[in-house]
Amino acid sequence: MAKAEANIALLWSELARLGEEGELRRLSCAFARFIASLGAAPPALVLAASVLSELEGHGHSCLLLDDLAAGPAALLGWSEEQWKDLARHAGPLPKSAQAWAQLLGGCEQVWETSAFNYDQPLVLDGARLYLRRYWRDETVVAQAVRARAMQTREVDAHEVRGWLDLLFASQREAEAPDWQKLACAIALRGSVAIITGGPGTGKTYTVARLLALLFATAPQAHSQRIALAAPTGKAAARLKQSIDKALTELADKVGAALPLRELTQRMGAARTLHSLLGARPDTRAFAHHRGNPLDVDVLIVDEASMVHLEMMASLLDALPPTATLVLLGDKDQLASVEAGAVLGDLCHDAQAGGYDAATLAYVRAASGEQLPPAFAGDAGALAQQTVMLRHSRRFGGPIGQLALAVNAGDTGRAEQVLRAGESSVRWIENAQQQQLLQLAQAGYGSFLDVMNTGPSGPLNTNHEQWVRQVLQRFESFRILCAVRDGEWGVSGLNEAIAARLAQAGLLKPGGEWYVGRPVMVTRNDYGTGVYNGDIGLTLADPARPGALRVYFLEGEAVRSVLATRLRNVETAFAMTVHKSQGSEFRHTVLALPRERGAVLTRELVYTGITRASEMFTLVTPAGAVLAEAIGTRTHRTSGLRGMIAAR
Ligand SMILES: Nc1ncnc2c1ncn2[C@@H]1O[C@H](COP(=O)(O)OP(=O)(O)OP(=O)(O)O)[C@@H](O)[C@H]1O
Repeated sequence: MAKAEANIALLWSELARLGEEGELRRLSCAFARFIASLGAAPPALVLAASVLSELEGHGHSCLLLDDLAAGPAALLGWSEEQWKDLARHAGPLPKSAQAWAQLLGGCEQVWETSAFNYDQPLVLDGARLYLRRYWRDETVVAQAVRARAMQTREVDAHEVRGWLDLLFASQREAEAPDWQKLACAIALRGSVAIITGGPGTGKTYTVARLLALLFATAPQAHSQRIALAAPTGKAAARLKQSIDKALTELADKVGAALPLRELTQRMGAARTLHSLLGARPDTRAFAHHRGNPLDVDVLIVDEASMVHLEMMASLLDALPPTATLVLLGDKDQLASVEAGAVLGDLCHDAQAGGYDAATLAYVRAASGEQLPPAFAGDAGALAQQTVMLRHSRRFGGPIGQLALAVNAGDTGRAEQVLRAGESSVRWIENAQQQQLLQLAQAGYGSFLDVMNTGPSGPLNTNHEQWVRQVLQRFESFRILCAVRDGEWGVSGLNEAIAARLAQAGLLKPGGEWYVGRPVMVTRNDYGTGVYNGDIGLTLADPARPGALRVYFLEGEAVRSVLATRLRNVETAFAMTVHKSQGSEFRHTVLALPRERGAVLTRELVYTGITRASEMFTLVTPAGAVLAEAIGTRTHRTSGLRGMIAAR
C-alpha cells in the first residue's frame, strides 16, 4: 500500500512536469485527476486516462490496449525513453492487452460494455478504451451505417438500366468500367451510399444523375424531399451551384423524357450541416434528433471528409430510417481537426472494391457494367454501397499528376513533377520568407487593385457587383500553411503579408479592422449567421460613412455583417490547410515549415495541392521537409470499422 501511494505521488509530479514542459496537455493531467477523484485509482489507471485524453488531442477516438501494452510513444509523438520514463513512475504495469483489460475492467471509473452501466466516464469495449462521448458517437455511427448498408431495396434492374443508359448517353470518353454509372445503380438500391474520389472525378456530376434517376424511378418522385448539405457554407453553396448546373445540362440532353426542370426548381438551397440539424446557441444538442427527425427523403452530404465523428453521429441520429443518405467526399483528404476520421474509416475498402457476387450481378443487370475480377471480394455490407470514382476530368495535368504521386507516397515522382518547369506547378526550394511575400503581393494585388479603384457607378446600383468582383478576385489566390505559429505559420505570415501590402501602398492596415482585411470566422455565431470556417473581406459600408462591413461570397450571392459584430475572427491572407478544405483557388500556394512536426503529413500535402484549380506553388524553406511529409501517413486509432463489421 505504502509503495502504491509513493508511486502515485511520483506519477502525479511527473505528469505535472510533462504538462509544464508542454509534452502533455494540461487538460490530460486534469482529466486524469478527475478520474482519480471518482474512486480508487491505481497508477496504471491514471496513466491510461492521461494517455487516452492526450491521444484524443491527436485525433484518435480511442486507445488500443495493444498500443498501451507495447508503449504508445509513437502515437504520443514521444521518444521511447520519454515513455519508459513516465511508465516507470507508474510502477509495474500490465504486460499485455489482456492484463490491461483485466486491470481497467476492475476499476469503478471504467464501464466494460459487457457489464452493468453506471455512466462511468471511461468505456472499455473489448480491447479499446474510450472517453464515453467518443464511444457513444462511434456506436451511433456504426450501428446506423451498418443497419442502412444492410437494408437494400427492391429495384427493377431493367428499368434502371434504361434510365442510366439515357442519363449517361453522352459519355464521350469510354471509361471501363464506368464507375459513375455504377455508383448511381448502387446508391439507388440502398439507404446509404458513399461516393468517394479525388477532385474532378465527377462526384457532383454523378449525384446529379442519381437525383434524376431517383426522380425517374421513385414511387412518389414528385413529392420527394431532397436536401443538400455540406460542413461549411462555402462547400454548401458550391454543391448547390454544381448540382444546378449539372441538372440544367442534363435537362437539355434528356428533353421531354424526364421533366428535370421541375426537380431543379423543387430543390432548395444547400445548407450547412449545423443549420440543417438545427444548431442552437449555447448547446451541443440539435433541434433534430431521433425524436424529431429531419423531414427528408434523400440527403446528399458533400465534403464528407470534413464531417467529424460527433457531427456524423448527430446526422445519422436525426435521419429517418426511410431516408437515403449519400455521402460524397475525397477519402484521402485530411480528416477534420476533431477526433476520428469517419470518411476514411467508412471508405476502408473503397480502393479494392470487395464487391460480393450479389453486388456484381446487380451492377451488371442495373447498369450494364462488368467489374473486373480484381474488384470482387466479400468486404462486408458497407463496401457493397461504396464506390470510388477513379478518373479525374479536370485534374489530368501536372497538378493532378503531383496529387497522384503524393497520394501514392511516391516522393521521387512528386519531385520530378515539381521540377519539370511546367507553368502550372512551381517549387520554390530553400525559400526565404521574402519570396513568399512577393508571391502574396502578386496574388492579392489583383483584388486590392479592384478594391482600391472602388465601385464605378452610382451607389447601390453597382456596389454589389463591385463587391462580388472584389471577392471573386480575392478567392482566386490563397496561401496555405501547415502550421499556425512561426515565420512559416499562419500568424507570422498574416502579419508579414499585411505589412508587405501596406509597404506596397495596396493596403492601409490600422487597428483591428481595416478595409481589405480578409477574415476567417473561428466559431459559429448564430446571431450573425456566420459559421466556423467562413471567409469574408472587410470593406467600407456604403450606407454608413466610416463603418466597415465584412462581405461573404456564397456561390453568386453576397451577404454582409457589420465588422464590429464579428467577435471570433482571424486575419486570413494565410490560412491552414485544414481550414481550406471545401474551397478551391485558381492559384494555391502551399508553404511548409522549416522543421518537420506531427502535423506534416501526406494527407496535408495532398489536400493543399488539390485546392489548386489552375496553378500550384510549393514553398519550402528546407528541402527534406517535403519528402518527410509525404513519408508520414496520418494514423487515427478508431473502433469504427471493427464496430461496423461486428455488430
Ligand atoms: N462523365 C463525364 N462526362 C463529361 N464530363 C464530366 C463527367 N464527369 C464529370 N465531368 C465534368 O468534370 C468536371 C468535374 O466534375 P465534378 O465537379 O462533378 O467533380 P467532383 O468530383 O465533384 O469535384 P470536386 O471534388 O472538386 O467537387 C465538371 O465540369 C463535370 O461536368
